[in-house]
Amino acid sequence: MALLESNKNRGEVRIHESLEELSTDLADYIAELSETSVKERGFFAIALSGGSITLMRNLCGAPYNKTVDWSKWYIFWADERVVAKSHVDSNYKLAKDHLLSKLPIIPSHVHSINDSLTAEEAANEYEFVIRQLVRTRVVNVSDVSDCPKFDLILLGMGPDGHVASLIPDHPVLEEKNEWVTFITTCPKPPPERITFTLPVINSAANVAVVATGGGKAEAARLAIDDVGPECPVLPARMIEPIVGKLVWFLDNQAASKLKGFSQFVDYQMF
Ligand SMILES: O=C1O[C@H](COP(=O)(O)O)[C@@H](O)[C@H](O)[C@H]1O
Repeated sequence: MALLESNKNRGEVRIHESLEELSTDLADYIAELSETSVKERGFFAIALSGGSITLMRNLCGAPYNKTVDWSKWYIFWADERVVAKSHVDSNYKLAKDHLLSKLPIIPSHVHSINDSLTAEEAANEYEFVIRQLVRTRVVNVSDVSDCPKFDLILLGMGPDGHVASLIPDHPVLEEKNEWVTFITTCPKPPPERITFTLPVINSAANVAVVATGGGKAEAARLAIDDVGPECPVLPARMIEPIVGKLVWFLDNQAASKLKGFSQFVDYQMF
């Protein structure tokens, strides 16, 4: 793993030579954040996404099965597709199959979206659930915004630069009042989604974006590099934690168009 010096305010950029190396680093990073949160607050509130969740797989083995206090974990989703929980497109199902079914997390600490409701109803209900948990401080509250402060929000990034279900050029990017909202026109199927809004993501204590493969290289460049005012503003570029820390977990392919990547490759050869 190597650190690339990134454009100001674009966080820490970690580049990995293989998916195995990335998974190892990601598991270490999450385990450390969990330890700190549990020590400081007694809880670890983490919001997952689809796709990249499978790269958390190393958390299921040693040493984390012994070192992580799973009883203090509370699981949420930064976005969800409005489908049944048993559907192949469900982000909950992906997390359950690859992660949750292999970890001793307390079932009542897993807060998934109600799949029997419409997108709008499910978004409203999910926000209500989060509000209750903010009241009891299971989910922390931001000092600088009227939003929850998740200990970690883990995001993937699509080739178009979407994160969670915040898609480019969509009014959902303007949502300032809701914590959780919905869309019915996502170009990547399924079209109906619910999603955390930008103010919630940017109020988190930590935000990690995981992107792998050459198909994400241009989006990574536009999201991280200093590309100038003429360039399209991608949702991934709008991830700017107010006081929290942003970390990018990329593989070589996804990082290949970043400024400074060629020096990084030269460095790797010596
Ligand atoms: O549709 C979605 O896409 C993004 C990116 O997914 P990836 O498989 O390309 O990593 C994902 O983060 C989001 O949760 C999901 O609903």
